[in-house]
Amino acid sequence: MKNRKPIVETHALAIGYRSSGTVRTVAEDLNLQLRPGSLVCLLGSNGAGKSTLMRTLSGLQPALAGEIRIDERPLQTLKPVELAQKLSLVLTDRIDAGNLNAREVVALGRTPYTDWLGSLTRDDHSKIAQSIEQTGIAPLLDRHMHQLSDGERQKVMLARALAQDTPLILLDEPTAHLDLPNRVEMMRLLHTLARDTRKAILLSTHELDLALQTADELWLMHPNGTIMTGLPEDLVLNGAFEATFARSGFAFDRATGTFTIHQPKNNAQIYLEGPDKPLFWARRALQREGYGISRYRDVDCVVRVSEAENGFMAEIIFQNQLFKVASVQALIEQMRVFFVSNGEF
Ligand SMILES: Nc1ncnc2c1ncn2[C@@H]1O[C@H](COP(=O)(O)OP(=O)(O)OP(=O)(O)O)[C@@H](O)[C@H]1O
Repeated sequence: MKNRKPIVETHALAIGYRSSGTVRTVAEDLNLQLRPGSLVCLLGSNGAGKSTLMRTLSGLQPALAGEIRIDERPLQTLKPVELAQKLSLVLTDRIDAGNLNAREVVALGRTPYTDWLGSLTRDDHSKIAQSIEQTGIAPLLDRHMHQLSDGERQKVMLARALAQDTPLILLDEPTAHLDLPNRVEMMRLLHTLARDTRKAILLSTHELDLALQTADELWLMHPNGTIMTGLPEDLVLNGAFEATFARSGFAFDRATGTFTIHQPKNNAQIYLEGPDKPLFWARRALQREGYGISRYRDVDCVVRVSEAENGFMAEIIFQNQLFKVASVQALIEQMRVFFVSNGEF
């Protein structure tokens, strides 16, 4: 992987804002590399600096210090049309597309390649058709941009970036306005694109779970202005992922790759065993109720879950007695009987 030449490379890059003599550094000493064929997700808390980095890499705002090289050339030496042939940018901000319809906006993606009259060649038309198909926006083409929902508009903007057909695509929160199936679809599309067309794709997102599943590499922006990069799995296992999102009140479970929202409210500990599916949902419901899930069997209560015709059943062993329940709700109610009457809640 490392022997592919990076399409973007930064050396000692500092990003941030200058205004009336004061400098606000958001992040510094960034040495980043983005390689063809990779989908990289940029993650960080609100205000960490994701948009600032995106805008700086795409030349929309100047770096405070250091260097950005795009395809081995310093960013500031690229003429606008050269930059537009190397890099496309999809922003989340509400765009002002005037009175253009979706078809015209997608066609604008070909501007860096057309003559001064803007005439489209057969190749341009084929790139446009391909990007429309990939993003599934055919039903929207004749509608004006201001008549589209946020999510629909976001897909049109992605189609425009795909029509621009650059080796590098930067997307600032491309899933922000999408519903779950469309978010999954978008991430899958971007992943496939990176793989099949050898594009380098960098996207910022708050979708930690989707990023963990789809990214070839994560860039984790820490509030202290540093960025850790690596394979998602390595960043989870070495604790960097957790450190980036550390907050009191919820914790990242490295074993399951999920955040534990509910902290145990009491000393009641339950040991769960059984097949993955019923185990997963029983654990989730018990944690929501504030029970601690133990890794050891020698606790107050052992629950053996299994799959049944209606989806779920469980045997509970509490104080050497056996109880049977046929739903997660019944399991929770039984727990209340045990632990509330025991004074543990
Ligand atoms: N124009 C500006 N001038 C000065 N500071 C700014 C400006 N825009 C943003 N900032 C500050 O820079 C920091 C990084 O902001 P940025 O928008 O890059 O964060 P982000 O990671 O994209 O956040 P979010 O997840 O909330 O979108 C924040 O502290 C923000 O207040």
